Amino acid sequence: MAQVPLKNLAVEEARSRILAGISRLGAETVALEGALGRVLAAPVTADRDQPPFAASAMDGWAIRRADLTPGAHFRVAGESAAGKAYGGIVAAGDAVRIFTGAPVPAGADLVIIQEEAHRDGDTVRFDSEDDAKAHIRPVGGDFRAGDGLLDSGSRLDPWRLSLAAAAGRAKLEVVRRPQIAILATGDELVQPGGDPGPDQIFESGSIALAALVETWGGSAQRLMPTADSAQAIAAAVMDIEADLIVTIGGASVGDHDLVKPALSQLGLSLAVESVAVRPGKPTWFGTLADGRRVLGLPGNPASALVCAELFLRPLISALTGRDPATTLIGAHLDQALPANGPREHWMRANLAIDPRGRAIVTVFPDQDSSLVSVFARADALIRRPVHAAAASAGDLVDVLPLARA
Ligand SMILES: Nc1nc2c(c(=O)[nH]1)N[C@H]1C(S)=C(S)[C@@H](COP(=O)(O)OP(=O)(O)OC[C@H]3O[C@@H](n4cnc5c(N)ncnc54)[C@H](O)[C@@H]3O)O[C@H]1N2
Ligand code: MOO
Repeated sequence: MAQVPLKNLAVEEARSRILAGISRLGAETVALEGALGRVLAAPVTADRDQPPFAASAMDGWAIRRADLTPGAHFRVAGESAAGKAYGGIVAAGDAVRIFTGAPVPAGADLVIIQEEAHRDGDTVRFDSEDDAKAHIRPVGGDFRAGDGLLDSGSRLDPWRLSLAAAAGRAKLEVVRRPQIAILATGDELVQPGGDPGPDQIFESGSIALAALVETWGGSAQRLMPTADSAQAIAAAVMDIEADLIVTIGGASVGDHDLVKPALSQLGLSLAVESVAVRPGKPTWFGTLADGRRVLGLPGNPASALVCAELFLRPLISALTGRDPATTLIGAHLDQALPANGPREHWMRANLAIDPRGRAIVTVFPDQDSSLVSVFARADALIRRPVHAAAASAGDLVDVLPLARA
């Protein structure tokens, strides 16, 4: 039987292999207060009109428009405040004092703002013409009972939470948060705050990945980094309970790149062995004998973070029932770029808007995949397709904006 090639896969091919067989996780009910960032597992539908009554848009007086003749005096009949409606019906010649958000009393069809009113004891007269704006918000002007307000699959942000609250929901049905376990590997890694030897560095990959996972709607679990030992890596992975395991480092071909060999002890079956992408070529993906899925990211920090954008973010989207497509925008190059080689290149860059309103990207001169400092300053990635021709300043390129605080 011919072996399916798993090495050097195009980014799109790798992505579709990684997403094959991923389905949405189950649902749970959470309190509105705890629902920020969660993904709805069921639509939110209105069961009441909003506003539930015709409401005044201004502070003023509610009257019948037909009564508004020049110089007419109205009888002050009562008051309608927000939460304290006027119980009566506005009769001919009546004016009811009314405030913003209060129910417009039956019989009234016009609210005159108080700046145009002159009260004298129990009477009031108005400067307004009879074509004055009504200042009345109709019943259901925001939404009507039965309206679909939020779709299943939408992610709850502050504005959507406000809409759910306006519809009276105290609880929401949301997709269970994907549990993502993150395991850094390498003898050289020391936890920040630790005491590194002269041949060691501080571990910086997992903190960023964990933060990205949380930003993208997952729940991250950072494990203690393991040494470059197949036994230690297999032992660490053995006990992980998660929807996805992400390893960092040990993905390449060196004698100490042991993650894949270690996990072959746990029955690792690869769907992706490497990807034609720069940075991040050693990225791999597979399934353990017990069905747990593992995404292997390269150790170089920029490689890990670029490939997290390209593969981990879509995985979290698919696990939460959202569209896993990566959304790119067009932007103009600030400088010329050379032709690209055989790997799709995602270049760290800055995105800005010029005085004419055009999106402009500026590429960092040093694209080495080890540079944490460059990634910390980047707010966009430029996509250079495989074998793209040389580009000139001003050319339009595809850009992935990075969510930066
Ligand atoms: N002969 C070849 N050598 C390499 C190839 C190749 O094709 N042939 N590929 C290169 C590419 S591309 C990459 S990317 C790197 C990635 O390799 P690994 O995934 O095996 O990563 P490591 O060797 O473990 O580490 C690389 C680099 O990153 C540092 N690192 C690792 N983990 C972390 C972490 N959690 N936080 C901060 N820094 C980390 C590590 O110290 C190394 O400096 O391989 C090339 N080699
Ligand atoms: O692809 Mo590696 O990620 O060049 O550095």
